[in-house]
Amino acid sequence: MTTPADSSALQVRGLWKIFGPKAERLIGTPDAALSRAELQRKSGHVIGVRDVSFDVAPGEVFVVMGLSGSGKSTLVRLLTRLIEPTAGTVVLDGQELTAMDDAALRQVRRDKISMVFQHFGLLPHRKVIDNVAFGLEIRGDNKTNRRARAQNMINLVGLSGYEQNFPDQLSGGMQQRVGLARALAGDPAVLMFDEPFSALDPLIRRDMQKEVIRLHDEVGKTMVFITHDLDEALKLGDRILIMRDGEIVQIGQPDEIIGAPADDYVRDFVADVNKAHVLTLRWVMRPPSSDLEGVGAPTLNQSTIVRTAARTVLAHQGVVRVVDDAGSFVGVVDDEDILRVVVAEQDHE
Ligand SMILES: Nc1ncnc2c1ncn2[C@@H]1O[C@H](COP(=O)(O)OP(=O)(O)OP(=O)(O)O)[C@@H](O)[C@H]1O
Repeated sequence: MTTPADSSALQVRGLWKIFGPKAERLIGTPDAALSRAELQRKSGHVIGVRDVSFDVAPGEVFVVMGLSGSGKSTLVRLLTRLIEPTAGTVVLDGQELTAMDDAALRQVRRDKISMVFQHFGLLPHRKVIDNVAFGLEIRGDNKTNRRARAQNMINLVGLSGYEQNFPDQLSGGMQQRVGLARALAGDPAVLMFDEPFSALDPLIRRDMQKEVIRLHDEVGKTMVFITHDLDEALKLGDRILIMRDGEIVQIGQPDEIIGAPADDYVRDFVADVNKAHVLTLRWVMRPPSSDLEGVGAPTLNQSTIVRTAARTVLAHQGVVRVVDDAGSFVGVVDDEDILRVVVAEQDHE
């Protein structure tokens, strides 16, 4: 899925970050093509992000995933220019961040970008409502407006009744909800999440993932979400960018990552995923033998997740017809196609 550049919420082109004294001079030289380890050995420079390009569509949830050291934090800092790129451009909501002076950059950060971090970054001496309203205050909104907006956001994240509490009176999950409310309050063009749930215990983490999905359904914001957790990436991402050693290994929708891993690295990564929960019919269907195969049988869209399709397919004798978004007949599936995915999972367990 590519997006026309001029309608992107975020457009990244040829972005590099090399740490070290002569970083700029390395761009375009053969040394820049060395592996991270080789370059470090040769000159002490460390490649944080190497030649990364992608577009994020308005309203998309774009997940950046990779193991520790793969360059996720460096990338997210480059996207807001918290660190300076060695080369490349970042265009956010039509404005080129990489060409801005400091004043313009501060304004864009204030008006167009909200961040949610692992350590919630709440102000301990301010009540919940004043934490949520903080960005609006900085921006100069009047008190009545910012209070009303903050209250709406508090209601939206399910914290009504806690407006007058201080952060340390709330659990970790609740504090992160305050972080979400604060991020949404400024109505940013892009919300950036940097491993926001890594410090939460697994059950709360699951709740918060659901909360992000729910909030996204409600407010439809563009989101860039950094995580090292594949399950989290598959749950949240419309598309996922997988990084290794500062480079893009693959960008794809969750079912593409699982159905067609780009290389052995991604294949190993996704080996333990419950495929029936992610794969869609387009990965398991067969081409029809004729236009008439399965005439009269139930019809499912090719983007139906296998687990969801299982009930219909298994309840029907013979093949079920699969269609694309335009309604064209593109394939058939039967019990065996479904069971192959589901049983493989059971063998795995
Ligand atoms: N200021 C710096 N100076 C030198 N090297 C750096 C600097 N910041 C990051 N690096 C290196 O860049 C690479 C990418 O680091 P980065 O922190 O972006 O990875 P990450 O995927 O976010 O990892 P983690 O999940 O552990 O934070 C690493 O090899 C790291 O050591």
